[in-house]
Amino acid sequence: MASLVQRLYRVFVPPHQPPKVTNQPIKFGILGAANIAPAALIIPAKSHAEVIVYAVAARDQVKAEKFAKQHGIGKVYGGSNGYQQLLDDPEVDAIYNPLPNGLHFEWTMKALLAGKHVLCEKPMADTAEEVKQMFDLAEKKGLVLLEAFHYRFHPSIQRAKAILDSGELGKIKSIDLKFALAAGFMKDSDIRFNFALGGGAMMDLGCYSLNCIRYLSSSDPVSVVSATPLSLKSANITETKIDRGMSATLALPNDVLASMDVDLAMPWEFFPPKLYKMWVEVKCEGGNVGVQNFVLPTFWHSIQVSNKASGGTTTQRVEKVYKFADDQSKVLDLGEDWWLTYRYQLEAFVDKLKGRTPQTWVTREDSIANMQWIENIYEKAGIGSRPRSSYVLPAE
Ligand SMILES: NC(=O)C1=CN([C@@H]2O[C@H](COP(=O)(O)OP(=O)(O)OC[C@H]3O[C@@H](n4cnc5c(N)ncnc54)[C@H](OP(=O)(O)O)[C@@H]3O)[C@@H](O)[C@H]2O)C=CC1
Ligand SMILES: O=C1OC[C@@H](O)[C@H](O)[C@H]1O
Repeated sequence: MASLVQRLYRVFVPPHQPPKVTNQPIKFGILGAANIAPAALIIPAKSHAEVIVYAVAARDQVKAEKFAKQHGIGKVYGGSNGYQQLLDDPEVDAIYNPLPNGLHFEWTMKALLAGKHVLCEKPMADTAEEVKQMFDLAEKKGLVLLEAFHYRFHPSIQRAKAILDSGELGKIKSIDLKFALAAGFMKDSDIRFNFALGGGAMMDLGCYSLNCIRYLSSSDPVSVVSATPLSLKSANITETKIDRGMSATLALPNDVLASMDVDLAMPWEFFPPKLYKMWVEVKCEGGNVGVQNFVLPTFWHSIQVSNKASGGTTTQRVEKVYKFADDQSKVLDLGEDWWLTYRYQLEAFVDKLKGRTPQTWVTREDSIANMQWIENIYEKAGIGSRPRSSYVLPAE
C-alpha cells in the first residue's frame, strides 16, 4: 500500500530534471490544448533531462494562454492560424499531435512538411492508406514518426509477451480482451462520438485492443469472423455510423480465435462497483496469462499466470513489473516504478531522435496493419471506415 501511494505521488510530482543546453534538448510543440497532453507529454517531460515542452497552439488565444500558464509553457500560438504558426517556429524540433483522430493525418503531414518529428496520438489516422502516406513522407524527410501506443513501452505488457514467447505455456489457443469505460465518462459532445472527427469505440478503445491482440500473438488476423457494433442510445447524438461499442471475433493464424469487446459507455455495475474494464487473457495449451490494467499499468496491474504443470497440478503466480530492472531478463536497468507508460514512450522517442537505439518501437508496418484491421472490422460491422481526410498535400 505504501509503495502504491509513493508511486502515485511520484507519477504526478516527478522529480524535476531541468534540461541543460549541453544536452541539446528536444523542444516540443503541442497542437491543441488537449485533455491528454499533460499526462502524455507535459508530466513525463519533467523527468526527462533532454526534453522541453516549448510551445502550445490552440484555436482560441485565451484557451492557449490559460493552458500555457497552467503548465509552465513559454511560447503560445492562438487563433485560426495558431497550429501552422507553431509548425513554422524554427525553435520547435518535434510535434506532439493529440488532435481528434480525423485531424491526425492533416496536421501530421503539415508538421512533417515543416521538418518536424512527430509523436502522433492513436489511432494514427482514419485509414490505412493515410497512415502509409504519413510514414512515406516521414521517411522521405528523414524524420521520426511514432503512433503513441504508449502501453507497448511499459515493461508489464512486455513481460506478459515474454512469458508467452518463452514457450512455458505452449501454443496460444485463444485471446479474450475487454476494454470498457462506464457510461458517463464521456460527454455526448466528446470527439469520440463525432464521425467527421474520426470517432467511434473501435477507433478509440478498439485500436488498443486490436493492437494488443496482434502484439501478444505476434500475428495479424487472417479474417474478421464477426463484428457487431453497439449503437448509441442518446437522444442528443444523431450519428448513425458511430459505434458506442464493438464486439469482434478475429481468426488468427493456427486456428487461434481472438475476441474483443470495447464499450465507451458500459452500463453501470454496482456489485462490485466497476468504473472500467481493462483485461486481456491469453489461453494456451499449458495454461493462461491474464493482464489486468494493461493500458494504465503504472497505477496498478497484475500479470496472472496459471501453469498446468505435468501431473495434473496447476500452479498460479502473479507478477508485477514496473521497471525493466524488475523484469525477469535483468538485462536492462531502465525506468522507475512511477514512470507512466507515456514516460517510457518519451524515452524511446527521444532515443530515436538522438540516434540511440530505443528499448522498443512501434513500427510503420505495425501502425499500417493496425489501421487496416480497424477498417476491416468496421467493414464487417457494416458501418464502414471513418472518412478520409480531405487534406491534399501541396504540389512540390
Ligand atoms: N494516449 C492516450 O492515453 C490517450 C490518447 N488520446 C488520443 O488523443 C487525441 C485527443 O484526445 P483528447 O485529449 O481526449 O481530446 P480533446 O477533446 O481534449 O481534444 C483535443 C484537441 O482537439 C482540438 N480540436 C481541433 N479541432 C477540433 C474540433 N473540430 N473539435 C474538437 N476539438 C478539436 C482541440 O484543440 P484546441 O485546444 O485548439 O481547441 C482540443 O484541445 C485522440 O486522438 C485520442 O484518441 C486520448 C486520451 C488518452
Ligand atoms: O487510454 C485511453 O483511455 C480512454 C480512451 O477514451 C482514450 O482515448 C484512450 O487513449
